[in-house]
Amino acid sequence: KEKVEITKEQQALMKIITDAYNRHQIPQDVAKKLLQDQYSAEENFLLLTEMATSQVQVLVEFTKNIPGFLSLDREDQIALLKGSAVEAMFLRSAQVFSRKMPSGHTEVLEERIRKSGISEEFITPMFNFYKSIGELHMVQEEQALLTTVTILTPDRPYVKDQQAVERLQETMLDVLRKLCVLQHPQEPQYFARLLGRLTELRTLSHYHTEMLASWRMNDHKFTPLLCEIWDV
Ligand SMILES: Cc1cc(OCc2c(-c3c(Cl)cncc3Cl)noc2C(C)C)ccc1-c1ccc2c(C(=O)O)cn(C)c2c1
Repeated sequence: KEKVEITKEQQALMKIITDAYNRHQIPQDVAKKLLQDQYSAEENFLLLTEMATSQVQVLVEFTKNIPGFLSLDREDQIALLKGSAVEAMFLRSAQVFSRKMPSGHTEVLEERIRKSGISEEFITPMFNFYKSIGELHMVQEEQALLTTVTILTPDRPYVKDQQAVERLQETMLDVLRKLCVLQHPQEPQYFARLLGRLTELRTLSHYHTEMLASWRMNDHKFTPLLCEIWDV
């Protein structure tokens, strides 16, 4: 039985990333709005847009705390953020559902997503993904590292120095692999299951492009930040 051990440096790396992941959350006043305003499709879309905008800001702040990220080429930093934003946000919103937010928030959030002009063909895979993430019962370190691995995907469009990104991602994958073995000793395939979710995320990201197109067709407006990061 191979002895898996997380080194001191890896421990430190994991702490930096997990603290950053927990520190950068959607502000309570934005999350609280979920419970207040009305339930029209218009109102839901506006609320979700506000949350997505806030989530992108949170994501940018989190990414700056990933050791080594700021040493990457500046344009590559932007390319990584643009290329991974939707996936990181799906991961985050999935974790919100599996974490069971304060009383009723989860149901309200689900209701608003289901009634925001997203067609059924995208709602089903989205909530299947939420369920599959929930079933993993990830600890917060795994959630933070999985998000980091997603952001550090080398083959995003327009990334120039893919090797530099690959080196960073491999460092994170090594910690995540060890953590999975230590956290889920009875499930040797757990790490492979986690990485399987990243494949599901790519599919969701393609659906998301179509979701955006259909919202635009119905003349829905996005915020400048979302327009920039999603090229809408
Ligand atoms: C739950 C959601 C949705 C969201 O985006 C909403 C959207 C999406 C879309 C969709 Cl529906 C589902 N998943 C990912 C995308 Cl990105 N696609 O377009 C839009 C807008 C522009 C209409 C953005 C952010 C959150 C979100 C994330 C974290 C938290 C959180 C916490 O961390 O504690 C507490 N609350 C209330 C959160 C809400």
